[in-house]
Amino acid sequence: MVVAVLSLQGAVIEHIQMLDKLGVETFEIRKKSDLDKHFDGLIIPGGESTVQGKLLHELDIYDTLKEKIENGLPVFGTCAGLLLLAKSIDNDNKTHLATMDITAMRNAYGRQLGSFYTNSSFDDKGEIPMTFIRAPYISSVGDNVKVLATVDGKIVGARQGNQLVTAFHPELNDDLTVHKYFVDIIKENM
Ligand SMILES: NC(=O)CC[C@H](N)C(=O)O
Repeated sequence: MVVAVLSLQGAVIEHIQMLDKLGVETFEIRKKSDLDKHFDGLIIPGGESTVQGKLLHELDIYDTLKEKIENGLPVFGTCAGLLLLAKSIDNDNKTHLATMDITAMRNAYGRQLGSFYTNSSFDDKGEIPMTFIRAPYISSVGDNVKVLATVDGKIVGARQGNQLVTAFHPELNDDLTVHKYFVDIIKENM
């Protein structure tokens, strides 16, 4: 199994380290020709969604990536990655890959403006640590989206078929639950 990490901007290395711990081979997508390599799954990291979205177009990788995801490539978006996948964003008139049937609210989670940390349950896997950094939350989901995690009544984790998103950053804690969950999605698809 090979997992690519979109490496245009943001928290890339932490995801690679998590996948290393799970014994999964990785490489970084930095330019169009990297998309020619074989990969079974893709991680879109946290960072700034507007910057990443712009770079997808500037580097001419937007169309290929969108097509791969629409054709079933397993993808895991954290934070800005969630915003890149969202079909709609309440407080931004720009969307990006727009492949997942969720509406997101940017820079909006809870009362905290900056970062915060909490524990909450993730699907049927028990409580896990969750680190939020200027995070979005999911304000609504389509019928075929499964809610995996909520914090203070807001949706912070969800899955729609091959697409997994978290508003928090599982790569910033030692807990491997969410990355394992993603690897299981890839296995289902292989
Ligand atoms: N940690 C993050 O990825 C923050 C997301 C960022 N606030 C955005 O709107 O893109």
